[in-house]
Amino acid sequence: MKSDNKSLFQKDLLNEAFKHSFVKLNPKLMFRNPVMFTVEIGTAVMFVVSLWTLFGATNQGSFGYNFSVFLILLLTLLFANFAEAIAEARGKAQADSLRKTREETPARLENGQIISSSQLKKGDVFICEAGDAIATDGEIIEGLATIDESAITGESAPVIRESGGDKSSVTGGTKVLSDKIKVKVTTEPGESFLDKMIALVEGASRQKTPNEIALTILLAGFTLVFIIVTVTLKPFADYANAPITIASFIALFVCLIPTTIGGLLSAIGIAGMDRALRANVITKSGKAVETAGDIDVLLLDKTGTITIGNRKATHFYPANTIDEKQLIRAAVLSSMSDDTPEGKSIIELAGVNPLSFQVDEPHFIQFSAETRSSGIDFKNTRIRKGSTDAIRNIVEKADNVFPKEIEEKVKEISSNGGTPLVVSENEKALGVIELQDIIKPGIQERFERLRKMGIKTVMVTGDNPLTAKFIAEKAGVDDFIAEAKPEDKMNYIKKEQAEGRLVAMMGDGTNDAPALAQADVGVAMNSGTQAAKEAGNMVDLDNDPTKLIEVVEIGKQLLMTRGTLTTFSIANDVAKYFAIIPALFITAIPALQSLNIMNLSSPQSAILSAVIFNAIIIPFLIPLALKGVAYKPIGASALLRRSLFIYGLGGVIVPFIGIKLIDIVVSLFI
Ligand SMILES: Nc1ncnc2c1ncn2[C@@H]1O[C@H](COP(=O)(O)OP(=O)(O)OP(=O)(O)O)[C@@H](O)[C@H]1O
Ligand SMILES: [K+]
Ligand SMILES: [Mg+2]
Repeated sequence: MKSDNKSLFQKDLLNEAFKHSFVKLNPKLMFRNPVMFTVEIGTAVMFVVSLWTLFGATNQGSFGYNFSVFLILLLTLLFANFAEAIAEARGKAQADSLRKTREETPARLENGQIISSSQLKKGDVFICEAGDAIATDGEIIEGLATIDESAITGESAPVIRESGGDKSSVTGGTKVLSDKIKVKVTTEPGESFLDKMIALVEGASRQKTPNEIALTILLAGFTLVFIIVTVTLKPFADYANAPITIASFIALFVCLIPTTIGGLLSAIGIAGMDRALRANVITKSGKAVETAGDIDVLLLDKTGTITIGNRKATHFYPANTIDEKQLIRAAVLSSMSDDTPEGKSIIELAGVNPLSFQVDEPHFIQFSAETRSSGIDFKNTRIRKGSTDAIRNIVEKADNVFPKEIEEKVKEISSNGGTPLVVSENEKALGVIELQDIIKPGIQERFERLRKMGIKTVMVTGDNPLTAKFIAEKAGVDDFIAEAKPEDKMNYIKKEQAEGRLVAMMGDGTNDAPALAQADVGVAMNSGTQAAKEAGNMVDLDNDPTKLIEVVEIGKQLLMTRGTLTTFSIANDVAKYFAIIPALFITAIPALQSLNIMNLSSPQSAILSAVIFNAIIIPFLIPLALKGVAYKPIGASALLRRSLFIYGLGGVIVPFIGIKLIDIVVSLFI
């Protein structure tokens, strides 16, 4: 589903959008856009006036002139509708390619029964083996498999997903390449994240974002002001004995109100969502994309986000008085029912079958990010493994000494970026297990780019400060927080928000969920746990922690495109004013000739040229609205200033030229 750089306007999309441009003329739909709705009313009035002149009215100009104004206004409406329709059609095409991954697939239940994917309900369990397509979104509850996710990510390298850790999610439409997994369904049919996104890009459930609503209100305000301006012209005109025709009134009004941005506004919003989807980011709302454009701080989880996340045990280091065998036994026993990648890798490294140890009535203590430890209790024996401070606490509480050599080993492992796990038996420290992880390649340059964009990156981890420092420096983040419990991550975000900053968070674990929910923009990895995916407002199908760069760029682009086109739209009024005002009064007040700087051929030609320009500027700007203003990381305000200058100045100059050229052509006909 990677962007295949299709041309902006494909033929079938054009046909579809063309049809919808007419459907959208329905006043009930038009009503949502106050600017274009008033144009529609003007169009209806011009239709009546045209008929009126056709049947003999003489004080409103010729039928041909009035009917031309009517047609041009109708065209203005159709152009605006077309902009929205083509944006929707492109989103729909994008969504269709995603929907293909949602086709009916057979699913095998635990009892061997085979049902269709559409019959799977939340909580059902199905089994997948090598060669099977995964029927729907779920979480692996047993096993490990290599999976081909190319159907959703476009990336052909297989990935490993396994039960237990933070990489247990599988997505419907992907394919199991090897091994066997048991999957628990996590969404009701038709309600998956992807389904919701499809509805969003298709425009069906698209809600206006707060920014869009604010701008719509502002534009409606402008419209109201110009209604008053136009209406109050009437007494002036009467006084000057220069009666103004209805066509001139409406033309002036339509030219002055911000039809350009009014017509392109929703296309800009839809195109932003569409761009996010092309970047393989699934968003729950348009608001999240916009907010991303203004982010100040990015929080990232360490394990699985900055690092690859399959922390593997690489060494056992017993304390001085302890036999290595005793340490390994304790390490294995404490990992017997530990489903995390860490736990599994310990058993693997030990190379011992845990069942070879005799334990009666074992009681297992599962790992939690709160306690930072896991273990087993059986008959007078209490074995724990966990972070150094967690185990030291246990040891020292029982008045035992925490051995110096362990302390030193822990330091050594940590300052090399490894994660030390200390093992204790009956509150005595036995030794250390070294876990190693790999920083994702290429991540430094990506953080550098974020820095250029003015975004501060902060790594938050449950790991110890030394390990955290090492990884933070290696990866090139600006700051780090170590030994963070889930609520610490959330509180850090709250603190930043209280200081007026907008915070984004990337994470994959269940322990990231509160922070993902609290963040202004919460991006969960698609490989992450269901809790993380539900808490955030975006999911990255590529599981790329630096994907925020693209999301921020898309957000900034969206905000800038809207800002610059609004500026352009309003700046256009200057030229239209100089075209129409002289045309209205020139016969009654010859002194106004000095305003006729464009030297247009006749009053009627001036008015027609202004309305024609006003209409065709919309399709001219559709490509810009869809593709967005080019973004460069030179700091948002500098960029905005620059583009406001270009589009503001352009907005003043372009219509002078455009209207003059159109006038030359129009004057050939009238
Ligand atoms: N299976 C486990 N059993 C016992 N202790 C563990 C286990 N897994 C991790 N730990 C310890 O608990 C600490 C906290 O784990 P947690 O998952 O909260 O953070 P993390 O994975 O180190 O970092 P991040 O927040 O970036 O994912 C780890 O640093 C490690 O010392
Ligand atoms: K206008
Ligand atoms: Mg973790």
